Parts: sequence; structure tokens; C-alpha cells
Amino acid sequence: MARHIMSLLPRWSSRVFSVDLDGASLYFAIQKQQQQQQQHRSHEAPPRVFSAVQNHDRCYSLLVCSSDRIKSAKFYCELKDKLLRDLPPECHLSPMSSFLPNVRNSLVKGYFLKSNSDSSPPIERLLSDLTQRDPVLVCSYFQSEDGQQWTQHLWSHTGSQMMEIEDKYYVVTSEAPGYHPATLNIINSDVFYSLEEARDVLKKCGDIIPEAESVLELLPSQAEARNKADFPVIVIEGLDATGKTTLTESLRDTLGATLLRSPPQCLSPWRSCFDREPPLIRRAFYAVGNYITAEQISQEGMKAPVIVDRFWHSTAAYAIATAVSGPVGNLPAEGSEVYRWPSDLLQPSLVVVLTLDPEERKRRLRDRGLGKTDEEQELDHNQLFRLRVEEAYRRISGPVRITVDASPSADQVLQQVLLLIRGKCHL
Ligand SMILES: Nc1ncnc2c1ncn2[C@@H]1O[C@H](COP(=O)(O)OP(=O)(O)OP(=O)(O)O)[C@@H](O)[C@H]1O
Ligand SMILES: Nc1ccn([C@H]2C[C@H](O)[C@@H](COP(=O)(O)O)O2)c(=O)n1
Repeated sequence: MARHIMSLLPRWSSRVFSVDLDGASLYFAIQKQQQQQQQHRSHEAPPRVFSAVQNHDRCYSLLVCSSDRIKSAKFYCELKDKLLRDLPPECHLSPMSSFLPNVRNSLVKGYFLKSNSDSSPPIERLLSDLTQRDPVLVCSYFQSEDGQQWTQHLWSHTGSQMMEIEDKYYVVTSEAPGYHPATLNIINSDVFYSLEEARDVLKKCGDIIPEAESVLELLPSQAEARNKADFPVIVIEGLDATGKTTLTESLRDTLGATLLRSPPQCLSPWRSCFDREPPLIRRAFYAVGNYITAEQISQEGMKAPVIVDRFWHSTAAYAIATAVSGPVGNLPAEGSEVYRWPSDLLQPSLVVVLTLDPEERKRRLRDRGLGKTDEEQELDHNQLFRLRVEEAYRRISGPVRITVDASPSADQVLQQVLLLIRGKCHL
């Protein structure tokens, strides 16, 4: 299995490894060193991820890699559950990844384990089992006598015997890359830029998620897609509890408009099922939802103005903000192609993004008292995630977007948005 996986990870010695520890990404690289360099290296401190490791502690990395990306995505999530369940409690688990700097789609995800030597026999039994059955590449890390140098050893199997590949690599410090590694795989894994790409993911997971078939049946055929509306189309966006439902319903009543949402009502029976799936599948579900809503917009937009509660901005911004961890600075830079509008998706006439002071948003959430999705809880607990979503909203290109402060009364917000709509859309 390991040799097969290695063929999926070309240029092994050019790879950089990133471990997420205490909210920061720590990087290291590997080298096949010459004697001379080795002596020089021995004066350097080990990479930060190893610096707190005690003598006799053991470190391992597991990278999930399969030529089948649906299988990889599913297994990555299952592996975390398995490791949390089966590893000794003193073993510390952190998300990690490996990538080729600036090479798109080179990111593979996995986990980094730290443990003391007493726990290593059960850990190694578990890892050995995994390498025999699953698409996972395991490495162990050894510390030199003086504690200054670490080496990486790849695991492999011969028959039923586990052995380490003879190649060993020296672990060296690596600079943070120019782009956060998660940004390398966003396109068509977290965010889909055409119906075809999103549909392809749902088609491929039809055998493991039967609900995908039902979703695919609702998709408009390319031939039917009209992709334009005669009347103005206004999308209302914003984090949860910023007042989208309140505002969209008032706009519908005031303008005599049709109110639609994304994901559309017809996908409600399957939403919770896809919310439990890994990002690749979950985001493909929301992406196709936008195309179904777009078809409804085209139909309804022949008769009256259309108001839409969430659309592409939500799909892209939440996906990007989840894929990338840490501060806003880790997001792809403004102007990146990651923020582009899909060329085959209907563009609304205007997008209004509601913003709200975090404390007021929390107060409204409390007063409303409904259950929260995992992502809504994340918005509450994780300030950085909220800031990343808001910034990604701002960076998305395409239709005209206006940000509106939603803290005044519901009627004042309505009046302000009506003024904007009348100014921009001649209603
Ligand atoms: N301008 C406002 N001032 C005070 N309270 C408001 C205002 N707008 C909405 N609310 C209240 O805040 C709560 C959240 O509003 P609403 O449900 O419209 O938000 P939302 O953005 O649609 O949320 P979600 O995305 O989670 O569905 C509701 O209890 C609503 O009555
Ligand atoms: N067009 C959409 C609408 C929603 N989402 C995702 C993003 C969040 O995870 C969640 C928020 O929706 P809400 O709880 O407010 O109904 O749904 C999306 O990706 N695309």
C-alpha cells in the first residue's frame, strides 16, 4: 500500500509539512543530507513542532492519499474518529498536511501524533493495521542522541511484515509558504466554479450516498437553463441572525417580489444528510443548490422582481473560510481567482451583505433561541472564522455588492435597502 501511495505523492523530498498546533501552522521540510550539511544543521534548533518534544517521546505522521478523491475525503473524516477512539489518551493528535509550495492540488491532509515511548507499541500496532488496509502513508520521526536532529522514516509492508523503507530524511525548519497550503486545493474541492464540476462530485458519490441521486434528478438540464431574468434580482447575504429572513420577507411584501432561497426548498429533505459529509461532498451539494435556485430565478424573474435569501456568496465564503485556518491574512489574496463568480451561474442585479456587531448578533441569536448548526456555533466561538467569512464575502467578485449595517431597527434597515435597490435597479 505505501509504495502505491508514494507514487501518488511525487517529489517526496520537495514536500513541505504543516502541523496545526495551538492555533498556529508550524512548518518543516525534509532533506537527504550530505555529511557536511548535517554537521552544520546540528547547530540549528529543531523545527518548532518538535521543539517541545521530550526525550523518548515518539512522533508519527499519517497522510491520507488515494487516487479516488471521494474516498480520500471520506476516509480523512473517518480516520479522525478512529484515532480519537483507539489511540491511548496520552497521545496528542493534530491536523497536518503536506504540499508542494505553490503547486495547485498538491495538498494532502492527515494527522500528526505525539506520544511517550510507553504508548508506542499500541500506537504502532494501530498504524501498522492502517497501512495494510487503508489509503494512508505513515512516517515515524526519531530524535538523535543529543536531541538536536530529527529524522523521518517512511513505513512500508512486505507481505504481512511491517518494515521501514530504508530511505530516511532529515527534518529541517521551513519558512511559512507564500500561500497558506489550504488555498492550493480550494478550486473544485471546496468551491466549484461550474455546474459540471459540482455535479461530477455528486455523481461519483452516488454509490455511497444514495441521496445524491435524488439531488441530481432535480438539476436543470443545460438545454433548459435560461440563466437570465427580465426583472431585477436582489440577493441578501450575511452571517446567520443578521436579519436576512426578516428583511427578505419585508422586501417581498413591499416590492411585490418573489422570494427564493438557496439552498432551495426542494433540497430541504437532504440538507442535513449532506451537512454530515466531508467538505468536498457538502460544498458540491450547496453548489448545485445555487444552480437549482438560478433556474427558479430565471422562471420567476420573467414575471416579477426576485429576492433571494443567500446565494453564491454564502457558498464560496463559508467554504473558503472553513478550508483556511488562522487569521484573515491566511486567506487567498484579494483578486485571487478563488473569488471569481462561476461563468455559468446567473448573476444577480445586486447583492446586499448585512453586517452586524458580533455582540448584537449573539443577542439576536439568543433571543431567537433556535438550534445552531456546527458552522453557526463555530461563528460564535471562533472570532477568526467569523472574520474570514466576512472578508471572503467582501473579496468575491462578480455582481454589484453593497454592505449594509443591519444594527438599526428592522424598518430602518428595510428603508435603507429599498433606497439602494431603487437607486441601482430602477424599481
Ligand atoms: N433590524 C433588526 N433589529 C432587531 N432585531 C432584528 C432585526 N432584524 C432581525 N431581527 C431579529 O433577529 C433574529 C434573527 O433574524 P433573522 O432570522 O431575520 O436572521 P437571519 O439572517 O435570517 O438568520 P439565519 O441566517 O440564521 O436564518 C430574529 O429574532 C429577528 O426577529
Ligand atoms: N447558498 C448557500 C447557503 C448556505 N450555505 C451554507 C453555509 C453555512 O454552512 C450554512 C448557512 O446557512 P443557514 O444556516 O443560514 O441556513 O449553509 C451555503 O454554502 N450556500
